Parts: sequence; structure tokens; C-alpha cells
Amino acid sequence: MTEKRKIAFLGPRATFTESAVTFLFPDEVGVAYQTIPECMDAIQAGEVEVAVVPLENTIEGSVNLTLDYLIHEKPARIIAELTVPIRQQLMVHPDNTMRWNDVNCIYSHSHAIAQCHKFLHGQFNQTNYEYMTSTGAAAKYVSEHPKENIAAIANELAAKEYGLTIVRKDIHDYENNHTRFVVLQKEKHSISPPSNLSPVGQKTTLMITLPSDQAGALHQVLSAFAWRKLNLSKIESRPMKTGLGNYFFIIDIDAILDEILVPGAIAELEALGCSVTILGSYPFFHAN
Ligand SMILES: O=C(O)C(=O)C[C@]1(C(=O)O)C=C[C@@H](O)C=C1
Repeated sequence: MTEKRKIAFLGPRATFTESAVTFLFPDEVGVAYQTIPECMDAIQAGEVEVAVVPLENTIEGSVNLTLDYLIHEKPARIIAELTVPIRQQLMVHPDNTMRWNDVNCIYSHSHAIAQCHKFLHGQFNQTNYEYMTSTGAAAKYVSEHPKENIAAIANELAAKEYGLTIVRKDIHDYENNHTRFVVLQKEKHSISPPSNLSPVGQKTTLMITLPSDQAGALHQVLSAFAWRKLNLSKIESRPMKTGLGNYFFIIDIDAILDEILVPGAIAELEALGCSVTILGSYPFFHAN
């Protein structure tokens, strides 16, 4: 019998990240960590084989903590990506179902609160918000404090796991609410999602630093992809943290790292004075 491999995720039980792990790696063992950086440290320390972390949400944008930690602290390879539909539920301890309209504090992950901003603004007046390390941590906290009239925003699994009652369903402000999770690994390709899952496509993610003070540098970078007809599905800038105005660009190309087109584009960028790091070339999947 082959030994089960360990997958780090943002815990505790029943977070959205755990549901991504269950979808991609149903036969492996999930190991819960309290923060995204701790998940990434666990790969480097060899405690787990891979980590699954959120990268981007359709309503709230990038998960900067993941991007920054990946770029500045703990480099790792992206080996797969999964897009998951996100449905947020408002839940309370069963003792408090009659007074949920008057909750005095709502607990959740900052991204989950932001995804429900319009609902919360319309429904609650002068309610406080408490940011937790994850939606699961919020649900757990609410279950452990029945005397306080508080609520959590989390998913249906969390309501079941922590014995909470959902009082308002699907409170995210936009129907099309999805989060992209990436699977990170220290070494390349020693574990892959089950072969019965079919990828929707392949992507390559690059981190590019432009040469300083060169007019039209970004235009030249984009044209290296454009004339090769390499479609870009995302371009995002993040501060280098070395001074105002210094940025990295993170670019997703809708193509696998082949032997000609992508290496040709990278060689052209390097000839322009850019520095290029390949963050990964990987299959992407959709859950449901
Ligand atoms: O708190 C969770 O359940 C998570 O898995 C984290 C996270 C995030 O970081 O964006 C993941 C998906 C949702 O967008 C909300 C929260």
C-alpha cells in the first residue's frame, strides 16, 4: 500500500481551501495550518509534499499575502491550479437563531467579509467586524462562544462541522464568485492531481522585473507575447518593496512551457534587460 502524502492547507477544518484540497487530492491527507505563510513554510521544511493556497478571487482580487510570500520569502513552484465557486453563508450558534438580526459582531476572513460588503451594509447597522485567519476559524470561534450574539461568514461545510445554523444563505454580493487556488511545491512534479480529473487547459506564470527607467519597457514586454500570439490571461503588478515606483509584473500565459514559443519570449525579454523567473507551468482545473 502506498503511503498517503501530506497536503498543507489554511485550516482549521472546513475552510474553502480544505474543499479545494478534497477536490484535487481526495486520497491524500490534508494538514491544517493557521496561516498561508505557515502552509508555505511547511513545504520548505519538508513537513508536507505540497501546499494549497488561495491566489485570486473574482470579487476581491489577488490574495496579496500569497503573492508576496511567494515572491519575497519562500519561492516555490506552482504545479496546478483549481478554480472553486465560493458561496458565503451567514451562520450563528443554534442558541442565537432568534436574535441574529441584532448580532453585535461578525467574524470571518477579510476576503469573505469583502465579498459580502453590500449585503452587510444593507442588513446591519453599526455591527463590528472581526477579521479571522480563515472562514473556518471564524465558524469555530462562534461555535465556542454561544453566550455572545455573534455570527460568522463561512461555507456550508463549516456550518455542519461546527454545528452552526445558517440564517442567511448565499450572501456574497455577486453571483459569479470564484477563487483560484494554486498547488505549490518545492521540487518540480513529484505529486500531481489524480489522473481522472481533466484539466481545462495549461498555463505558465512568469515574474518579470523591468529594466529601470526605460521608456516603453512594458509595451516591449507585451509585444514579445503579442507577436507570438501567446494569449495572456492575467497581468498584475506588485511592489518590489525596494522603493516607490519599483514593481514586479506577474504574467499568466495561456500556454504550456513548450520548447519554442515561451522560451523565445523569455529570451527576448532578457535581451531587453528584464529579469524573468518562471513561477510554474501547470494544468488548471475547475471544480463543478
Ligand atoms: O478562509 C477560508 O476559508 C479560505 O480558504 C481563505 C479564502 C481567501 O483567502 O480568499 C479562500 C476563499 C474565499 O475567497 C475566502 C477566503
